[in-house]
Amino acid sequence: MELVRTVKIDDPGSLLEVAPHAGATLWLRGGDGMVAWGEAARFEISGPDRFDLARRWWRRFTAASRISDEVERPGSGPIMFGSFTFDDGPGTSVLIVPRVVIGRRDGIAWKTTVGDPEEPPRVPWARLPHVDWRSEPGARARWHSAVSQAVQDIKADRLEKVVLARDVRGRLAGSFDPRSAVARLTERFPSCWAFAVDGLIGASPELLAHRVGRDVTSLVLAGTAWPGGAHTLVTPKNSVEHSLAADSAIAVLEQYCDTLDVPTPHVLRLANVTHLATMITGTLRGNTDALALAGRLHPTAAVCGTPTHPARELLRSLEGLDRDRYAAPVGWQDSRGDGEWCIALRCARVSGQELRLFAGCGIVAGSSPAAEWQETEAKLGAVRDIFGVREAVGSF
Ligand SMILES: C=C(O[C@@H]1C=C(C(=O)O)C=C[C@H]1O)C(=O)O
Repeated sequence: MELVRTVKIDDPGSLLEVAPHAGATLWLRGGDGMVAWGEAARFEISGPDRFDLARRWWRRFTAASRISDEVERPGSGPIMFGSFTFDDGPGTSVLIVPRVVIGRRDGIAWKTTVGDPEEPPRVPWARLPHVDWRSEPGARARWHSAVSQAVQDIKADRLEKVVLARDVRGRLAGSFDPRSAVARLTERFPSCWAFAVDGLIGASPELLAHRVGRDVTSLVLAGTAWPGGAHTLVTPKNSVEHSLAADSAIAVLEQYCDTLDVPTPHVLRLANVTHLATMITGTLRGNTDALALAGRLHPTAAVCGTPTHPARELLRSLEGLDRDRYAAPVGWQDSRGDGEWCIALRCARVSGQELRLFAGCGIVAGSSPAAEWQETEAKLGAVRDIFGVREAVGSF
C-alpha cells in the first residue's frame, strides 16, 4: 500500500519553471494549476465503457492508498490526469497517476508525492523546433464536399447539426518540449486551460465538467467569429449552433443536478477567435464524480452534433479522420471525485517527431464551406502559430 502525502509548501513561483523535464504533465490556467512528473500508475483503456472502467480503476487505486493530506482542496491528495479518445475505438485513452505533483490554487500551494520519489535531474527547456508542415493536396476540395454534403443532409431534415473536423500534420525538426509550448499557449490564451497530458498539448477554452463538492460548472461554446472572416458573432446561424450545443449539455446535467442555472450566452474573446459561450452552473443531487459527468456529457453538440447518434455516424463517414484524443475529455480528478475536464480543442498530438493538429466547426443549414474552412484555419492557428514565434519566453 503506497503512501500518498500532500503537504503545504511556500509559493513555488512560476509552476512551469518547476516542471523538471519535458515528460512533465501540465495543467495551467491563469498562472494556477498543477505540474506533475513521474508515473506511480498508468491505465490504458478503449471502448464504449472507457469512462466507467477509468472511474472503477481510479476508485480501486485510491482505496488501496494510504492518504495523508494536510491541504484538502480540489486536486490535493491522490490525483490522476486523463486524456480520452473521442470515439469508442480505435485508439487508447489513458490515466496517469504522477509520482510528484506541485499545485497552486487560490493562493495555496502544495506538493503531493506517491511513495518516496527521487528528485529527477532538471533538464533545461528546449526551444520549440521548426515544423515542416505537410502539404495536403485535395484537403480543401474534400472539405468543401464534406460540408456541402452535411448541409444537404441537414436541409433534408436528417439531422440539425454536425461538427466536422480536419487535421493538419507536420514534422518536428528537433526535440519537442511541452513546457515551451504551454508557456506560449498560456501567454496567448490566459483564460484557457493549457495542458500537456501524455503527448496531447493545447489550450482549450471549453470546460466540459468542473466539480467541486456539489457545485458543477460547464462552459459550453459554439458559434464563432474570427478576424478577417465572419465579423458578426450574434447571427441566427450562430445562435442555432450555440443553443443546440447548450441544450445537449443541459439535457445531461439536468439528470444529475437539483438546481441548474443557465444564463443567456455571453461573448468569449480569445486571441484568435470569439465564441458564444454559456456558463452553466448547477448543484449536484448525489455524489456524482467529475469524470462521470464528463463521460455522460461527451460528446456534446459542440463537438458532435444533434441528434448525437446520426451526427456521430455522419461525421465519421464525411471526415475520414481518426479524431484520436481531439474533441474528447482531458483533465484531472482527485480521490474525492472533484475534478476539471475540458474538451481537448485547439490542441495537437505529438508522437515522436510527428505533430498532428485538429480543428472543427459546427455545420448547420446556413453554413458555407468556404467560411467553415476559414474558421478551421483560425482555430488551427492557436497551436500552429506558437511554432512561428522565435523568441525565448522561459528558461531555455
Ligand atoms: C470543434 C471545435 O470547436 C468547437 C466548435 C465551435 C463552433 O463550431 O463554433 C466553437 C467552439 C467549440 O465548441 C474546435 O476548436 O476544433
